[in-house]
Formats: sequence, C-alpha cells, structure tokens
Amino acid sequence: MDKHPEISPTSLSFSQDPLVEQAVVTEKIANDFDSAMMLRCLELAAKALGRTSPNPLVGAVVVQNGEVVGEGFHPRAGEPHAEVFALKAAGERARGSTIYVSLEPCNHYGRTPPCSEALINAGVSKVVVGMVDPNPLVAGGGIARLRAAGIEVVVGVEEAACRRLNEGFIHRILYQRPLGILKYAMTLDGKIATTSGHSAWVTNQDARAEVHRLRAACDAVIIGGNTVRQDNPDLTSHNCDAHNPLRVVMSRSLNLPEQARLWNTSQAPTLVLTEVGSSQTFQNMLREKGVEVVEFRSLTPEQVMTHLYERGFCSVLWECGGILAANAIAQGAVQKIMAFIAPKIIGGNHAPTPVGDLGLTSMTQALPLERVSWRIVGSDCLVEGYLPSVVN
Ligand SMILES: Nc1c(N[C@@H]2O[C@H](COP(=O)(O)O)[C@@H](O)[C@H]2O)[nH]c(=O)[nH]c1=O
Ligand SMILES: [Zn+2]
Repeated sequence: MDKHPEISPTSLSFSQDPLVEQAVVTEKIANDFDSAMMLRCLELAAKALGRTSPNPLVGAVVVQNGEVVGEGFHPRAGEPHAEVFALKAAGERARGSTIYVSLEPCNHYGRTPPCSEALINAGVSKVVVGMVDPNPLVAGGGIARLRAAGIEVVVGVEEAACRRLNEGFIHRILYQRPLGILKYAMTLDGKIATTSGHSAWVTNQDARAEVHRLRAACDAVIIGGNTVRQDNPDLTSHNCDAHNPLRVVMSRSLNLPEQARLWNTSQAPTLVLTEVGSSQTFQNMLREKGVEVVEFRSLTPEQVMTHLYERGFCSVLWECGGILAANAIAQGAVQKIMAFIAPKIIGGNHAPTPVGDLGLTSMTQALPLERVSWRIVGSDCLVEGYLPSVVN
C-alpha cells in the first residue's frame, strides 16, 4: 500500500460542537497527514453512499510507521463497522498503529459488538476521530473508553467534512426524522416549467448528473401525483453501480396514469402513499406490478416523514412541484434547499414556481436560509442552504 511521509503538526482546530467538549477532548493537534488520512476515510465511507441507513457512513484507515496497512468502511446496517474491516485488513500490523476513523468508535452492543473493545484488543496505540457520534448510545463514551485503556485519542480532524457526509444521520439522531432536502431546478426568472407545464430540461446535463448523484446518496425521493402525470420521471440514479432511492409518490386520489415509468420496479422500488378510500382496483393494479402501496388516514408531508423515519431513513429528497413543496416546508419536512438556477428566461405570469403559497404576506416573514453556499455546475448555478434551527 501507499507510503505516506509523516508531517509535523501544522494546524490546530477546535470544535464548536458541545458534544465534543463533553467528550473529554483535551488535545487536538491535526496535521496535513492526519487530514489526508481522514479524507481517505471519507472516500472509503462514501463507497456505501445511500446504503447504510439507519446507520452512518463510516471509513477507517490503519497506519503503521507512516504506511497504510488496512482500510475499511461500513457497508450496510447489520454488517461490521468500518474499524472492524480495517483492523482485519491490517492483521498483526494493527498492534502499535494509529487508526483514523471518520466517526467516534462505538462503545455499545448494537447489531454488532463495541468497536472500542476491538481497538483495545488489537493493541492500537492511537485513535484519530473525525467527529463525536451524536448517537446517545455512544456520544463520547467510545472516546472515554479508549482513553481509559491508555490509548491516545485525537478528536475533530476534518470534522466539518465528516459532519457533512453524515448530515442525514445526524439529523435523524437529533430530531427523530430524516433530513428533508428540497431540490428544484428553475430559470433565472424563477420558473420551473413553461405556462403549459413543459419542464424538460431547465438545467444542463452536468446539473442533471449532479441530481443523479444526489439521488444515489438519499434513501428516498418524493414526488406528488402531478409530477407523475406531467413529467413521467423515473427518479433513478442512472448509474448501475450506484444506489437507487426508494421512489415515493404521494397521491390522495390515486388519479394516476396506468402506465408510468415509476410502475416499472425492475430497477428501483416504488412506494405509493395514498389515503384510505382511494381506488382499491388501482391499488391492486400497482401491487401486481410490484409497487408497494400504503394507505394513510390523512396523507401529509409530516406523516410521510414519520413513516420514512420508521423505515430507518436518514435523507429524503423532495423533487416535487411547488404546491407539495410549500406544504412540506410549512410542515417542517424540509431542512435543506438545493436550488439549481439556469441562466435562461422563460417568462409567463402563470408559469409554475418552485414553492407555492406559504401564506406569507410580508417580506419580513420570508424564510431566511443559513449556511448558504453556491457553486457552478456546468452552465448552471447551484445554491444550497438550510432553513433555520437545524443543528447538523
Ligand atoms: N462506527 C460505526 C457506527 N457507529 C455507531 O453504531 C451504531 C450502530 O450500531 P450497530 O447496530 O451495532 O450497527 C450507529 O448508529 C453509530 O452510532 N455505526 C455503523 O453503522 N458503522 C460504523 O462503522
Ligand atoms: Zn462500532
């Protein structure tokens, strides 16, 4: 494996996270080598993108005398944790090594035994942790257990990047709901389609590829009946190696086409959420095609997020039209906005916009986004931000 030169400490970084403070962090010296190893952990973790929920994405790297001797990542819930794979790959060379892990090693018996014990038994000398595990079953306990065993522990290396990769998991743990991401594509004059409803394509190919990657990272994609009727989308990640999210359609009436791309479940599963009293004949037709149908007494974005939480989901992508998007925002089902803006003008007083009526009457009531960033994707611009009061 690659030989990495040891580099002396060059930077100090201190976490803002109260959990990190609680976790008896006494010293935190990160250097370029530590950063490089942690970024490698994240690269490994991302190999399981979209497949680990309700568990986090975690990567681990074992380094002995500046040389990587073992790597691992958590492939899916129920399987061993990243540390276990990395220790196994390192074998006897784990003794006296430094292990880098993007998330604090666990200290509890869950579906698998505690990684803290596995690290102690393997004779590891030092553990470099990306972020404290917000899971109350761990929350600093893994770090404390390792320190009690005389192992040096450094916490918070590339912490922001570690948190970003697991923002869905963190949100799920803190709020008992999946992170809701509202993604839309609009023209520079704020339209998502022409007045006649034509929307293919607002954005360029690069932006569409970005959306496919985003789907691969999410557990579910939600649309309403209108989007099925108008766009007939297939909502997959368009990459046979990548994960496909569960495709969710919210439709009270089940006034949906008999033929739709989403009813073909050979590539990805589809879930139709409806209300008690909708057509049993249509429900049976969907079930025969392999589509799962669940009836709610009252079908709302909030109920849907509760249902998806109970299914173990961490991240849910809202790819719906403006009316459902406004409902989802109003009911707290959206925390993050991803707006692709194409530099073109379509006009039209009645051309649809990304978010319908929120009932706001004054500019002072506008929902301000926090932690806003933007980047160019092909010829479009992607603006991202979070609705207030989301910790992540
Ligand atoms: N290191 C690490 C995790 N660490 C912690 O363990 C919890 C899941 O435990 P279990 O039910 O035993 O799989 C998870 O919520 C997280 O808090 N989990 C993971 O799935 N993978 C890993 O690599
Ligand atoms: Zn573990």
